[in-house]
Amino acid sequence: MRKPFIAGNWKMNLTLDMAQELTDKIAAENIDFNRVGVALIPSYTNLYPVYKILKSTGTEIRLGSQNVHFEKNGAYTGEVSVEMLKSVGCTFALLGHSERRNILGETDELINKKLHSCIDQGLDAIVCVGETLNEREAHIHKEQTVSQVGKALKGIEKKFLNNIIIAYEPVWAIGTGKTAGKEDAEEIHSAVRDFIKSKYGEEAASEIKIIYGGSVKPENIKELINMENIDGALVGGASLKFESFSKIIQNCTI
Ligand SMILES: O=C[C@H](O)COP(=O)(O)O
Repeated sequence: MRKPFIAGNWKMNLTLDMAQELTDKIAAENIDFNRVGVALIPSYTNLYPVYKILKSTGTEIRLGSQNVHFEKNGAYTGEVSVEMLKSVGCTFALLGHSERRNILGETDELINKKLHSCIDQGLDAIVCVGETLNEREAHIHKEQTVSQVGKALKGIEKKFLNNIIIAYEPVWAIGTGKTAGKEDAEEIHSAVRDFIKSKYGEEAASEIKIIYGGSVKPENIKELINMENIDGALVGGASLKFESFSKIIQNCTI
């Protein structure tokens, strides 16, 4: 049985005050962490202040970054390393978000390098994959998504799979109010799990978490999470408001 996991990706939103206020409220929530895992993914500037609040309250809410550089250190102006992220309390990094793939030109090869860097240096990762509208309309959404998973995981050994979560995010459903229907999402999650099974075996496939992202709200989390292969959500817009994010966590029941 895979415990559901809800991660709030704040993207390029929230100033320091706003991030602290939202974290205070979420950290004060009475969340049953035996039932659901929760994580916050603030901007780089808000990581350490958010970490301090999480640490002072003793909550089990995890902290992740929205990106990372693949090199350990050096002349990479504007970039942040795995070691830096760990030093401000991050336990994972988000890799290959569609906004980074499509707006900033991140390639599958780059995402694979970042994943290796995270694994080598002891940082977990959420690897994002998903098709564009054109790919869905061309009926290659399944192949495209599975291919992204394969390229991201190239060279990753089976023993590290429990440090990785896959997030399926159909690009056309992000921030648009459109959600992939639960059956549409399940079709892709199931295909990704089959791929993991073919590459790493049955046990790895049954253990890896595959979460869904794309206009997740308090109203649709329950039907999504009740699908066999959907293990949680990567929430964007609805994670910026305490009321909607806490309701998503509450409604995340199987
Ligand atoms: O990282 C989160 C996803 O991009 C989904 O964003 P959204 O919930 O605003 O559609």
